[in-house]
Amino acid sequence: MTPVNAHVVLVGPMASGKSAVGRELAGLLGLPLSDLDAGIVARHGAITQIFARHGEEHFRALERGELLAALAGEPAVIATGGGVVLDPRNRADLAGSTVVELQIDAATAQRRLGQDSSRPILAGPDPIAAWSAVLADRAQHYSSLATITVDAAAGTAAEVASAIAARLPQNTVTRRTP
Ligand SMILES: Nc1ncnc2c1ncn2[C@@H]1O[C@H](COP(=O)(O)OP(=O)(O)OP(=O)(O)O)[C@@H](O)[C@H]1O
Ligand SMILES: O=C(O)C1=C[C@@H](O)[C@@H](O)[C@H](O)C1
Ligand SMILES: [Mg+2]
Repeated sequence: MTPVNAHVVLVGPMASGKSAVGRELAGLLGLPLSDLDAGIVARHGAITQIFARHGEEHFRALERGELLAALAGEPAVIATGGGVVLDPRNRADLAGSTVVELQIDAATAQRRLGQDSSRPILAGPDPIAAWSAVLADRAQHYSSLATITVDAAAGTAAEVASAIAARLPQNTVTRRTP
């Protein structure tokens, strides 16, 4: 029997559109969206507060818990947080899923991040320099996990989602024909 690709997992740097494109893609495929950051916020409160009160290590543990729960659940589009690839256990658990890397350039990130202060990893005087440094650290992980890579700076979130849907393996679980 052909193996089934249970989940479509979106990875990439902050502001690459994992949440926004994830929503569109889930709608296109008729699958639920599991947004790991949103799950953490719903259960544990704002990300800035989690970092401030308990530190990044605690946040990463919550993030791992959300990822494991999503992977164990029904087929879904999973919008990860940008740092999910830091934990080697997460990387091992993601291997085997359809993993879509969303790529954007720094100018696009700067435009999208605007005055948004909800990402503690970018706190400080120069958020876009921080964004670039963080991406440089993680880029290798995104690309080695990815089974599909898309330019997520070109087009609307809906257009990026359509471009992904067109490239999904034929055995991807969907409730609608993409
Ligand atoms: N293709 C797109 N075109 C225009 N705006 C976009 C696009 N994709 C995302 N955005 C906007 O950019 C901002 C960041 O997107 P989003 O929150 O989806 O990124 P993310 O990858 O989930 O970031 P994080 O890693 O912090 O969760 C949002 O305001 C979103 O609406
Ligand atoms: O790239 C990161 O490390 C992060 C990205 C966001 O999605 C959140 O998960 C959080 O702000 C940390
Ligand atoms: Mg997001």
